[in-house]
Amino acid sequence: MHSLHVDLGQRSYPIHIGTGILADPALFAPALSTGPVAIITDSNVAPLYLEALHKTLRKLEKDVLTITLSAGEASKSLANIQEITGRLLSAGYGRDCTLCALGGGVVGDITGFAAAVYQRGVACIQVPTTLLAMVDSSVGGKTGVNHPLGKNMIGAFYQPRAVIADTDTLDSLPDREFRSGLAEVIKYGLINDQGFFSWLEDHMDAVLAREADALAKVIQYSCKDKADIVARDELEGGLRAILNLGHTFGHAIEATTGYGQYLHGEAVAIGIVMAADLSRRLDLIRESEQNRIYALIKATGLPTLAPAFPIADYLAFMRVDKKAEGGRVRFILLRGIGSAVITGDVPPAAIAQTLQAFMEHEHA
Ligand SMILES: NC(=O)c1ccc[n+]([C@@H]2O[C@H](COP(=O)([O-])OP(=O)(O)OC[C@H]3O[C@@H](n4cnc5c(N)ncnc54)[C@H](O)[C@@H]3O)[C@@H](O)[C@H]2O)c1
Ligand SMILES: O=C(O)C(=O)C[C@@H](O)[C@H](O)[C@H](O)COP(=O)(O)O
Ligand SMILES: [Zn+2]
Repeated sequence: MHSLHVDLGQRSYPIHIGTGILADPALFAPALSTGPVAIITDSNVAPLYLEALHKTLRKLEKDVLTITLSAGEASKSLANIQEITGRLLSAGYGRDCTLCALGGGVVGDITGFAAAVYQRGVACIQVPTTLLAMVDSSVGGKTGVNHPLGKNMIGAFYQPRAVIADTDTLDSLPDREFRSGLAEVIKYGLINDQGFFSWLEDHMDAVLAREADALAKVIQYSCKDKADIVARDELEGGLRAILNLGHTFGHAIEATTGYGQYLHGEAVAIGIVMAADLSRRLDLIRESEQNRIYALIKATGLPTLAPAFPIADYLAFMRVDKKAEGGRVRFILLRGIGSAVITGDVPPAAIAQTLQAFMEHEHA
């Protein structure tokens, strides 16, 4: 097992990464509150791993309530916050309870937000079961739900008390969902870890083959990169925005297509390719660097073209992106592989050209 530390003073917490650790009560005990536990999961994960987690919590003599959501992005909704909090209240759960997210980023985000708002805040433990959740969503405390008018528009910064990533759970993760997590992995290489990007270029076959050593390195490197950034800028006052590379475009793609047609990582992959193109159009990076970025995204099998929608539809969602300032859309762009910058100085014509260049043929 490999453990990392997210250094947030009194709210610091561990990230445990390893095989079979779902069965280790010693990892859960320090993060649990004194009261009962509510496991929040989804319909794909429950039959696979719920009993294992129940068994571990029973060893700690915990009463456990289970809330199972429908799998998929559409479940990241305010209606489900109502459902979750209603179930907790009906069960008589108080401030001494702990919410345990067992699943991917959808379960992790909605559980974290439920923990943030239920009785003004209860403990939360993240138990990620997708690659994307292990390398990104379970760490850093961004929680929330989607709104029809924008992605992640309702939420809170609320840190878990522990992240327990049992890599055995990836054995059942379908290939499409596995690849989706690789967009966020490549993101770390691009924003501040050139050496990791080069390593990914040389080892992508081993990663796609889910070779244990390669997978361990990917998860550990990603979590360390994210933990370092979050420790320096928890509430996204500046630095942390670089973790949003590809997301101004990516979130617009998710919202325009109605949440769920594209997995988050698929939309982010397209967004990264677009951000690289925009960076080159603005002479921030060389064409050779753009080509390396495009080639690595392609090597994962992730999509590189946005679905055919009117450009105005995408722009409407980009305008409400949470990074926008003074009415200007802001992007995370690249100054090179391993270096990112946030900027609102992007000519609208360049944005439109990039959207046209990386869109399926209609509406281009
Ligand atoms: N809070 C953050 O910092 C952050 C970071 C990145 C992404 N996100 C959010 O995370 C979400 C995407 O997360 P995701 O990609 O994990 O999607 P997801 O949670 O929808 O999981 C993908 C699919 O895999 C299934 N699944 C999960 N674990 C499985 C397993 N071990 N075996 C078999 N099937 C399994 C799920 O049921 C689902 O059908 C988006 O809503 C995105 O906005 C949040
Ligand atoms: O943790 C962060 O900060 C990120 O930006 C990580 C992203 O991968 C993630 O998708 C996050 O939810 C996007 O944040 P948002 O503020 O744009 O909703
Ligand atoms: Zn993301």
